[in-house]
Amino acid sequence: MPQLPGSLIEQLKDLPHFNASAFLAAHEVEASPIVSIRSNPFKPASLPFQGTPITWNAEGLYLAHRPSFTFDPLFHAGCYYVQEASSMFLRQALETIGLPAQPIVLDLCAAPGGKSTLISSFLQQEGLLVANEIIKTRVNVLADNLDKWGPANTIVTNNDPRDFSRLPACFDLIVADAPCSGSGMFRKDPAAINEWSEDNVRLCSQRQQRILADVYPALKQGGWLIYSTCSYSEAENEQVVDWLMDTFSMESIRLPQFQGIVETTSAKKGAFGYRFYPGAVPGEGFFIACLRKTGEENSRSNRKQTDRSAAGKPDRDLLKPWIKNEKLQVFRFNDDLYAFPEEHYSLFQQLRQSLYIKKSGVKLGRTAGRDLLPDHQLGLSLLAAPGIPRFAVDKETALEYLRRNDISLQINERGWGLVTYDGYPLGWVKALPNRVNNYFPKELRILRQS
Ligand SMILES: C[S@@+](CC[C@H](N)C(=O)[O-])C[C@H]1O[C@@H](n2cnc3c(N)ncnc32)[C@H](O)[C@@H]1O
Repeated sequence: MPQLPGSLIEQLKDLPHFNASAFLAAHEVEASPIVSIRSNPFKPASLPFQGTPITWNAEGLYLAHRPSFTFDPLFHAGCYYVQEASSMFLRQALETIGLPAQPIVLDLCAAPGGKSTLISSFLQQEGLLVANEIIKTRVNVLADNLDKWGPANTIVTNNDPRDFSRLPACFDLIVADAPCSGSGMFRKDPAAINEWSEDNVRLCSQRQQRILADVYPALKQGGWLIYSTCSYSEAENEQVVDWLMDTFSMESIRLPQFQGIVETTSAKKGAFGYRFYPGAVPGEGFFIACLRKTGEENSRSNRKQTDRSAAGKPDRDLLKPWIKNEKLQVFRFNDDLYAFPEEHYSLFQQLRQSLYIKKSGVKLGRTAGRDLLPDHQLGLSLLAAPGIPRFAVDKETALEYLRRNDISLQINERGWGLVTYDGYPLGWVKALPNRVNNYFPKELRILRQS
């Protein structure tokens, strides 16, 4: 492990409750890193791990060692997400603030989807989650992770934070897990130590302020902003919170306290922040603060959109055997059919005017005449109809399926069905008289043999 930057340690030594020797000891050896997962409440499988509960998130579990997630079919079914334990504290902020019914939530810096899947679990299929990622090459992994998670009340967008200023007073909650200098990840990624510099901390702090200023108008009056980083630097944490409270009308929200997590108050405004130091908590470095907007923002009039894409009766009839009868708006885009929660469909149409949308609800499939070619998203969603044939397979067959190899199934049915492992769908197959076609997406297949 390279030596930690001296100037960073000097700055930390002045902060209250920073235990330098425990912190340095935690960084001294390349100890086997802490591995933690968060289970998916929508797919409550019995997971093949022994673990210890994470105190601040009931869905989180520390694992005794790192298993091979790639070769666990339940990982591919979306039954859990591998997430760093400190980040799971976001759950405490969500529980504290008391969102209104049917909340509209933006996760602004969302890829690869750790916070988004956590928020999705918290929402329990109510409200709407917009998960945004600015970097195009990172959007697919975000969308894939949310497809696996299952709920339909999700949109994935690929926009710059400034694009959200076109949506004044739109969101009840904005989560900004900002890009940062990354000191909190030194233990997991020692190479980052040599890349750290005070100049970069300064640049990150300026970028964080720019991101927050850009997105601020999109927050409703009375709405909440949760700001987090994986940096230890005050310039990226408490000082950004001070800047927010200096620049905008916001108040600080206090969160529950847990052993080892350091509650700080910012120098200027006395705003609460929560610091996670390795050596003090079983997790990596993390900072989180929660604020509430007290200033006013005029929302744009709710312009009624003329909907030219809502699916007609023939499409709805076609879909009957495929989707559960829930409150869904089905719409068509070219040859593809999608399902979206009815309650938020008009907001979705507004968002569509302003944002580049990568995933909208659940893609059901492509129509070909009077047939549907079902999409992988439908297979992994919570919408797939119970009447769809399900083919339960053992672990070995599941892995062959996930490699996109040919599999054989002892079945009499013909046509489309879902391959399941421990009751959870992995994807589609089409059973023909003498073979089974594997429709697992090529780009998601397991490439390794062991
Ligand atoms: C800390 S990571 C997010 C991790 C994610 N929230 C999670 O829990 O899985 C920060 C994200 O911000 C994105 N990002 C980088 N520059 C940005 C910018 N100028 N504005 C908004 N997001 C940016 C990065 O691509 C990255 O995905």
